[in-house]
Formats: sequence, structure tokens, C-alpha cells
Amino acid sequence: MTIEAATGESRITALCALSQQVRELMDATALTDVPEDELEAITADVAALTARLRAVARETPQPFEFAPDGTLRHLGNAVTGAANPHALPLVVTSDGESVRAELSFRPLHEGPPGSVHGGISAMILDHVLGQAVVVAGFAGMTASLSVNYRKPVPYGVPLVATGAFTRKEGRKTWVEGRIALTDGTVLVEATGLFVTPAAWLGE
Ligand SMILES: CCCCCCCCCC(=O)SCCNC(=O)CCNC(=O)[C@H](O)C(C)(C)COP(=O)(O)OP(=O)(O)OC[C@H]1O[C@@H](n2cnc3c(N)ncnc32)[C@H](O)[C@@H]1OP(=O)(O)O
Repeated sequence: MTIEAATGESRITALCALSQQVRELMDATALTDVPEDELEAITADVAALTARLRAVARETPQPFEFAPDGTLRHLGNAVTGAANPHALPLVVTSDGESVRAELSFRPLHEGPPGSVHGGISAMILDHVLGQAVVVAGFAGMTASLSVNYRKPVPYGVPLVATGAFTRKEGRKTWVEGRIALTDGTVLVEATGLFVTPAAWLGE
């Protein structure tokens, strides 16, 4: 068992390293200015790598699972998954009452020229608020998310995302959160309503 687990973790480490390299490929692709013939050669190389990865493939991303240290992880998550190149990946911590994540967006996340796409900010806040629901002791899916964009979100700058529980009523949980500069300047605020599906409660 120990040997199998170690082998699994070793493979996961390799998968996460590949995902990080793919993130760097995505960043480089968004910013490259190499000549057209080089672009064509690189495109062929990347297509060959894609075919190698698809030679043995899953139908769904890495699932929720317990890590060897007993913590729950979701390596395939689009926001936090270290094995998902789409993810920053965001690392969310908690003091038991609220949640917090330090993050820095990249040029790849551009929406308006020079700043981050509003949908990307909303995605981060959706996740942070969702984890605030979990930390409050509940579970649910986003039913509604209200986002207030106060200032453009820069990329390449250290930021802090936070989220906290506000109130609960039956299966409905309200939470709030924000993305701010490290000096506390609020860039984006959000409130969310998360609903625990009746099926999750066996109702
Ligand atoms: C460690 C892990 C951390 C994970 C963090 C993950 C964060 C990411 C979260 C997501 O992105 S989840 C994905 C996006 N959300 C969805 O896909 C949800 C899709 N919608 C649904 O599945 C259902 O509509 C939903 C579960 C939200 C509600 O279905 P129900 O059948 O349980 O609702 P129901 O009709 O029984 O209503 C229950 C209550 O919620 C209210 N409600 C339901 N949907 C609502 C809505 N959309 N807006 C406002 N209120 C809503 C509804 O009015 C009612 O209020 P009352 O009890 O006061 O009567």
C-alpha cells in the first residue's frame, strides 16, 4: 500500500509539474513575438505533445480526494487545481472563520487593455466565497453572485482575495468577499448566495 501511495504521489507531482509548464507555455504564447515560421514550427511541436498526452486519457479532471496528509484536495479544479493548467492555481487558507488567498494575475488574464478580465475576477471570487461557505460549516452551489467592480484589477501585482460568511437561512448561505491590493485598497467586491441542493441533504 505504501509503495502504491508513494507511486501515486510521485505521478501527481509529475502531473503538477507538467501543468505548471503548460501554464508557462500559455503565458509565453500570449506574449510571444517570434516570426511566423517559428510560430508554425512551434505549433507542430505542441500538436505532437498534445497527441502524446491524449494517448492515454481520462474523461474528467482529477477528482476530489484526500491527500496523504488527510486534507481534502481537488487537483483538477479550474481555480485551485495544481494539476489543471487553467488554474492560477489559487491557494486558499483559513483562520477557521474567514478565508484568504494571495494571488497575482498574469497578462494571460487580460480583459480591458492592461487589466484583468472581469469574468476572471468573478471566477476567483466565486471560488473564494464558496470556500467561505465550507469554512462556515455548510456546503452549496452558487445560486447567485453579485460583483461590484470598483477599480481595474492589475496583473503582475500582489493581491489578496478574502471571503467570509454573513448569514444563513435554511439551505441558503450568504457570503461576501473582495479582491484588494496588499495595502487594503478594494478593487472588486462580491456577495454570493449559495444553496445546498436538497439532494445533498438526502431530502
Ligand atoms: C473545498 C471545496 C470548496 C469548493 C468551492 C467551490 C466554489 C465554486 C462554486 C461554484 O461555482 S458552483 C457552480 C455554479 N453553480 C451552479 O451550477 C448551480 C446551478 N443551480 C443549481 O444547481 C440549483 O439551481 C441550486 C442548487 C442553486 C438551487 O436548486 P434547488 O433545487 O436546491 O433550489 P430550490 O428551488 O429548492 O430553492 C431553495 C431555496 O433557494 C432559493 N434559490 C434557489 N436558486 C436560487 C437562485 N438562483 N437565486 C436566488 N435564490 C435561489 C429558492 O428561492 C429557495 O428559497 P426559499 O427556501 O426561501 O424558498
